[in-house]
Amino acid sequence: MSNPWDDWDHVLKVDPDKELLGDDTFEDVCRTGTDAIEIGGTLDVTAEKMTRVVDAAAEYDVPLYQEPSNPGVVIESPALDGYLIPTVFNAGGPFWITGAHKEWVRIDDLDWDRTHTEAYIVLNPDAAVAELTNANCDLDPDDVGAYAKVAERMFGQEIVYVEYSGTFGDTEKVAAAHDALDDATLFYGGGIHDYESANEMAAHSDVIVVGDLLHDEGVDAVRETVKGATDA
Ligand SMILES: CC(C)=CCC/C(C)=C/CC/C(C)=C/CC/C(C)=C/COP(=O)(O)OP(=O)(O)O
Ligand SMILES: O=P(O)(O)OC[C@@H](O)CO
Ligand SMILES: [Mg+2]
Repeated sequence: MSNPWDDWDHVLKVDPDKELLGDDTFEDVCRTGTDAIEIGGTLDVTAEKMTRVVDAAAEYDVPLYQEPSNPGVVIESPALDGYLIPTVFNAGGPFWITGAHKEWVRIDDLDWDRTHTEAYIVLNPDAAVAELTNANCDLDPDDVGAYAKVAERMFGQEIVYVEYSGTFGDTEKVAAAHDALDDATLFYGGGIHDYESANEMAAHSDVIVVGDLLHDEGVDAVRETVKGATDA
């Protein structure tokens, strides 16, 4: 079965808790050339902030996916193409592996056709997501490859996401995850800030995710990373 992300090179992650830079508009954000927009952040996200971003991006053509960091921020909107649901494979306890998911399914009526799975391997110990989930980031490339294979083969995850949020990662570890996968799509995110860094990580993954750059440097800088990804 084919998934939309089979054809993606670049995803732009918009944090609903952060502002756009200067005169940038959501129209500019949707016209950076990115293949899809993922809306989410670890800290201080609310359903109201999510709705604000989804509504602002709704009228443009780019695919929109919500990436909720807990069940309370999930919103329903016809503008959303779907939901990408993280599971943190190297979390320090079960809550971020199955606990939050169990709660969500208990309280909500899910739209399963639009609900997709993302297996996170969190590798920057200083990132909010690592602290929140108490992730064990002390992993060698063979550990990362093994987690990726477990995610794909044993847990049927559609996407494996090597997450270095806030810092540029170790290409050897990203490549180990890439080599381990046959069917799942490898997302890489963390510290991509220009053409070169985008181009380099795109060579070791299927899709690169650009986050903070949008809020810190703006849409022109994001456009350079789109070029870097598509040239790889
Ligand atoms: C079951 C449901 C609906 C939700 C649970 C989903 C899980 C397991 C969440 C764990 C945390 C997580 C993986 C959040 C995803 C979003 C993410 C990593 C955003 C990047 O956040 P950072 O850039 O680290 O943090 P800030 O931007 O907030 O500082
Ligand atoms: O903010 P950056 O460092 O670009 O990271 C992107 C994304 O992987 C965050 O979840
Ligand atoms: Mg962030």
